[in-house]
Parts: sequence; structure tokens; C-alpha cells
Amino acid sequence: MKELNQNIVQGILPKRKNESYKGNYGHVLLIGGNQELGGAIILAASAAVYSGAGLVTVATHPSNHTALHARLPEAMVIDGYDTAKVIHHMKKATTVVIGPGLGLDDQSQLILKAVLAACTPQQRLVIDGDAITLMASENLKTPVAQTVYTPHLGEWQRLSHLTIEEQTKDLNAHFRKQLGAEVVLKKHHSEIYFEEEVWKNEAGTPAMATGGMGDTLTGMLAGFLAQFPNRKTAILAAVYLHSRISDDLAKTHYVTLPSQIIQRIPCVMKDYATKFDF
Ligand SMILES: NC(=O)C1=CN([C@@H]2O[C@H](COP(=O)(O)OP(=O)(O)OC[C@H]3O[C@@H](n4cnc5c(N)ncnc54)[C@H](O)[C@@H]3O)[C@@H](O)[C@H]2O)[C@@H](O)CC1
Ligand SMILES: Nc1ncnc2c1ncn2[C@@H]1O[C@H](COP(=O)(O)OP(=O)(O)O)[C@@H](O)[C@H]1O
Ligand SMILES: [Mg+2]
Repeated sequence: MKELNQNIVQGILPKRKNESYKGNYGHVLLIGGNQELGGAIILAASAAVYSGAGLVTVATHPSNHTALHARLPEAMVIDGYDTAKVIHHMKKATTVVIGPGLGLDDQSQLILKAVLAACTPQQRLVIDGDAITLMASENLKTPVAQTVYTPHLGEWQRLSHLTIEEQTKDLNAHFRKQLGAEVVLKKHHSEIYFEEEVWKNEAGTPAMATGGMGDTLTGMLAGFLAQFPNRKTAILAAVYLHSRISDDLAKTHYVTLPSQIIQRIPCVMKDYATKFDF
């Protein structure tokens, strides 16, 4: 496995061009957050905004709308239970996220199937959390979009039918090929499966083992995928910097909270951006 460390990511993010505006940095649509799990989609949306996505729209249960507006006025919000409206908004999105706090009920299944059918090969799609669990239970196929799955070990077990002990590099790579998508397998030293190679994240700490940490990574991935043309660069940088922020905080904090990580994303991106114009 290739080592994903500071040397790989230093200078990897491009400098923003002076002659640019929000329309150049992608439009992320995040779908998730039922009545109980609104925090998941709020964290994911916040991470996408703080990662620099040009525009962010959140499709979520109406009971989350006020909290989202209050915490993240940069984001637009629509009713995640109005399937026709969500599909209409997908047409404007360059990057789509589905899953954080989506739930596993019939309504969640309905919206997932509609989103998978509506996405295009030009769009980038991050499938996380409950959307992975639903894909596994319904045996749904990877859609035509440029898709990244972000399972933790338990979600990967549901999707791949590999027990955690069986999740070796070769078997994981084999199943990734069947899926036809990139996979970020989240754990201590997360592994990133691309078609041609596998990377191991050298950053990360058990101070990250707290609810919402994966939702935050999903939002970062979406923000990076929305802005940076090179998919591999976007994925590697998001995975590494998410953990890197926590490593830095963990020098003085016993546990690192998703909200703390999100606040620091713009700073760490500045540190790791190239200093040169190309
Ligand atoms: N504040 C919120 O609203 C939160 C919402 N969340 C949402 O809750 C939904 C369910 O996700 P969960 O992951 O909590 O529950 P899941 O039930 O999907 O996964 C947890 C199961 O996987 C197993 N597992 C094995 N290895 C694991 C590993 N390395 N990490 C985590 N679990 C592992 C656990 O033993 C457990 O049985 C998702 O949609 C998620 O986005 C969570 O992110 C927690 C915070
Ligand atoms: N012990 C650990 N070491 C390094 N990273 C960890 C550790 N525990 C959790 N993480 C990271 O935290 C995130 C957890 O994701 P996930 O389980 O999906 O959380 P949630 O669904 O609650 O948001 C992943 O990015 C994972 O790599
Ligand atoms: Mg998760």
C-alpha cells in the first residue's frame, strides 16, 4: 500500500484564481438527516461549506431546517422528503452526497433509488452511512456517476459480505472492482481503494472516535470533489487533512469533536495549498 502522509499532500491543493467566483467551485447537494439524525447532515454540510464548495444545498427533513439555517446560513435548504424537488435540484448539482443520517425506512429507500437513477456520468457522488446500508440490503448497483463509497468496517461488511477478519487488501480490492467505484474504508489508518492502487492514511488518532466524525469526512470529500478537477487528489487530500486536523488538536485535546475539525478546515487547506501559480 502507498503511504498517505504529509509529503504526498503538501502543496497538492491548487491556488485559487483571482478571476473566479462561486460558480467555479462546484455546487454540492447533500441528502440525509431524518427526524432523529439531523446532526449528521448538518455536520456534513458544514464540512462541505468550510472546505470551500461554491454552493451548498441540503435536502433534509423539515424538522432540521431551522437548526441548519441557524448553524450554517451559507447553506440553502429544501425538503428532503419531497422526491420531485430533490430530483429537480440534482440537475444543478455538480457533486451529490447521500446517506448521513438518512435513516433506513421506506422513505429513505425511495429517495435513494430516485437519486441513483437521476445522477449523471458528469456528477460526482459520495455514498455514505445509511445509504451504504440500504444499498447493501437492497442489492443496489453503483450508478453512472463518479462514485465514492465511504464505509466504516461494519458498513463495508454489509456491502461486501466480507467479515472484518476477511477484509484484506486483495479481497477489498477485488470487491471494489465489482462495485466499480472508489472506496474509502474508514478505520484507524483508513485505506483508499482506487482502480490502480491502494493508499493507507498515516494520519489519524483514536481522539477521532466520536459520532459524526465520518459525516464530517463525507462533507470534506464533497467539498474537495466539487472544487478540484483531479478526483484522486481531492480524495487523498480530504482523507489526510481530516485526520491531520485531529492529530494536531489531539496534541492538547483528549477527544477531537467534528465541529472543532470543521472550524479548522480552511486553515489546514491554506497550509497545504501550493504557494505557486501554475
Ligand atoms: N449526530 C448524528 O445525527 C449522528 C448520526 N449518525 C448517522 O447514523 C447512521 C448510522 O450510522 P452508525 O455508523 O452509527 O451505525 P451503523 O449501525 O450503520 O454501524 C455501526 C455498526 O457497525 C459495527 N462496526 C464495526 N466496525 C465499525 C467501525 N470501525 N466503526 C463503526 N462501526 C463499526 C458496529 O459494531 C455497529 O454494529 C448513519 O446515517 C450516520 O450518518 C452517526 O454518524 C452518529 C452521529
Ligand atoms: N481509532 C481511530 N483512529 C483513527 N481514525 C479513527 C478512529 N476511530 C474513528 N476514526 C475516524 O473517524 C471516522 C468515523 O467514521 P464513521 O464511523 O462513519 O462516523 P459517523 O458515522 O459517526 O460520522 C472515520 O473517518 C475514521 O477513520
Ligand atoms: Mg458514518
